[in-house]
Amino acid sequence: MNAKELIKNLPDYQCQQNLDMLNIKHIEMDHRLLKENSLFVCIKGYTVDGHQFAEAAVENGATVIVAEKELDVSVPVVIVPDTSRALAHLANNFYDHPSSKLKVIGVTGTNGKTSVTNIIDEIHHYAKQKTAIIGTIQMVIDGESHPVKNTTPDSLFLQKNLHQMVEKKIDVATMEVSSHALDLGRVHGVDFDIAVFTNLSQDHLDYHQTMENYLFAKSLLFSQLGNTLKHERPKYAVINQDDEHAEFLNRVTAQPVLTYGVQNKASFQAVNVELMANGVSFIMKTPKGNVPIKSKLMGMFSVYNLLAAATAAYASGIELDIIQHVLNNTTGVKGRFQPVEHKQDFGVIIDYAHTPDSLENVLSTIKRFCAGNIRVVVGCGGDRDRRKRPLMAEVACQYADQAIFTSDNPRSESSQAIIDDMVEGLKHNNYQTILDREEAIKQAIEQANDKDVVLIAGKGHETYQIVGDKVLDFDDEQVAIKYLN
Ligand SMILES: CC(=O)N[C@H]1[C@@H](OP(=O)(O)OP(=O)(O)OC[C@H]2O[C@@H](n3ccc(=O)[nH]c3=O)[C@H](O)[C@@H]2O)O[C@H](CO)[C@@H](O)[C@@H]1O[C@H](C)C(=O)N[C@@H](C)C(=O)N[C@H](CCC(=O)O)C(=O)O
Ligand SMILES: Nc1ncnc2c1ncn2[C@@H]1O[C@H](COP(=O)(O)OP(=O)(O)OP(=O)(O)O)[C@@H](O)[C@H]1O
Ligand SMILES: N[C@H](CCC[C@H](N)C(=O)O)C(=O)O
Ligand SMILES: [Mg+2]
Repeated sequence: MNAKELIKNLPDYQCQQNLDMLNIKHIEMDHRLLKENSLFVCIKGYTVDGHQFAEAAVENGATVIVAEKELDVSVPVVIVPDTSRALAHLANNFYDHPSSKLKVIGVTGTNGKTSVTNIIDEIHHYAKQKTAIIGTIQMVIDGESHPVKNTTPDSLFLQKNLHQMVEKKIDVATMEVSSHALDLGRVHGVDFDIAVFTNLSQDHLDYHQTMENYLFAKSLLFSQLGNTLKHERPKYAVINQDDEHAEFLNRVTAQPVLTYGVQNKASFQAVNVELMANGVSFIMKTPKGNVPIKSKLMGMFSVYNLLAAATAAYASGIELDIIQHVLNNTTGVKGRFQPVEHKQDFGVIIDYAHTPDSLENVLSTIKRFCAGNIRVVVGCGGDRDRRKRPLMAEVACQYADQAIFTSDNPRSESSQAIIDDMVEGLKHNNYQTILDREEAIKQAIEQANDKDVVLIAGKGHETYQIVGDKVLDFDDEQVAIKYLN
C-alpha cells in the first residue's frame, strides 16, 4: 500500500519528507519482527520505549517510522501525538477495515467474558455459521486454534487477524473486550455489531485506580458502538439489567438496548429459576415467547451467562429453537467450574475465580450442595490489584470450612508478601498458608473426607505458574489427578 495513502486518514500528523514513492508491505510494532518495506510504529510501553529501536528498525527493513518525536534516522518519520492510537488507525486502514466486513460481537465485564463468548460462539456455530473467537484462552478461527498473549490483543494483531477472518469467510467473530484494551485503544476502529455487558465488581484497581475509572473504561465499548448498518441489521447493546450500572450503560449507547436479568424485568428474563446439584433450569421469557431451559452449567452466575449469550444471539438474528438447543447442551469452558473426577468419594472443582465476586459466586454455589466440608485452595496474582487480596481471603474464609492460601502467578512479588496482604485484618482463623501450590493442592486432597468438596481456584485453564520472569509448567488439574491417584 502507498505510504501516503496509508497515513492520510490519521487525524493529526506531521511529516516533512515525501512519502509518494514508498510502498508499504507490512506494519510492525516490534523491531525484531520487521521485514523489508515496513512501516514501524514506536510504542512507549510499560517495560521499554519503542522509540529506542528506531535505528535498529531501519536496519531491519523499516522504510517509514511513526513516532511521537523527531528522530535522527535515514527514513521519513511521521510524527503523531499518540502512537498507540495511530497504530489502531493505521492497522485498520492497512487491512482495509476488516471489521466492517464481518459481524463482530464484543463482550465486556469483570467476570464471565470467556464463558459468555464461548456460548455465543457455540450458538452461531450450531446455526451453521462460520465463526471465530478471541479471548483469554485462545483465538480460534473456523476451528483452528492460535495462541494469544492477551485477553484482547493489541490493535495490530487484532486487525491483522480480523483480516484473516474475512479472507477465511468467517461470518461472526466473538471477542472478549477487556477494560485495559478499551482504555489503551486496542479496539479503536473496530466496528462492533453487538456489545454485551456481563457485570462490574472489584478488580484491576492497580491499573484503573478507582471503580469510576474502571466503569468508564468498560462503558467505552457502548459509546463506541457506531451507527453503521451492517448485514442490514441494527446494532444492539446487550445489558445485564440486574447490575447496578445498567442504567448508566443504557444512557451511554446511542443504539437500541436489549436487557437480560433475573430480578428485574428484562427483554430476556429468567423466571422459575432452580439451582440444582447437576445444573440449572429456568423459563426464559423472551420478546417472542417463553423458552424452557435446562442446562448442565452450575450456579446463578451461569444463569446470567446463559441469558447474556441468548440475548446476544437473538440480537444477531438467531432463532430461539437454536439458542435453546445450545443452552441445554453446552458443557462450559475448560477451567470454569470444571470437575476433576477420579474415582474419589469427594468433589474436586477447578475454577478460574480470581476476583472477590467470582470466588463468592463459586463458593456459594458449592455451599448449596456440599454435604461435607468445603476446602478452598486459593492465592492472588502478583503485580495485580492489591486491594482485592483481603476481600478474596475474607470470602474464602467466610464460605469455606478450610482455606489454604497459596501462590498464583506471584510474578515480580514474593508469594509470602501477597499472602500477607490477603490476611491483613482477617478476623477468621480457618486458614493455613502453604506457599508451594502443589503442596497446597496435595494437602487439601489428603485432608478431604467423604462428601467434602475441594475448590482449586484462580488458575482455571492456565498451565503455568509465573514466578519472577520465568513461566514454569503448572497445571492444577494434572496436580490434582497426581494426588488423587
Ligand atoms: C501492561 C500491558 O498491558 N502491557 C502490554 C504491552 O506490553 P508493554 O507495554 O510491556 O510493552 P514493552 O515490552 O514495553 O514494549 C513497548 C514496545 O516496544 C516494542 N519492542 C520491545 C522490545 C524490543 O526489543 N523491540 C521492540 O520493538 C514492543 O513490540 C512494543 O511495541 O503491550 C504488549 C503487546 O501488545 C502486551 O502483550 C502487554 O500485555 C501484558 C502481557 C499484560 O499482562 N497485560 C495485562 C495487564 C492486560 O492487558 N490484561 C487484559 C486482561 C484483563 C482482564 O480482563 O482480566 C488483557 O486484555 O489481556
Ligand atoms: N457472570 C458471572 N458472574 C460472576 N462470576 C462469574 C460469572 N461467570 C463466571 N464467573 C466466575 O468467574 C470466573 C472467570 O470466568 P470467565 O473466565 O468467564 O471470566 P472472564 O471475564 O473471561 O475473566 P478474565 O477477566 O480473566 O478474562 C469463573 O471461573 C467463575 O468463577
Ligand atoms: N486476566 C486476569 C487473569 C488473572 C488470573 C490469575 N491467575 C492471576 O494471575 O492473577 C489478570 O491478568 O489479571
Ligand atoms: Mg476471559
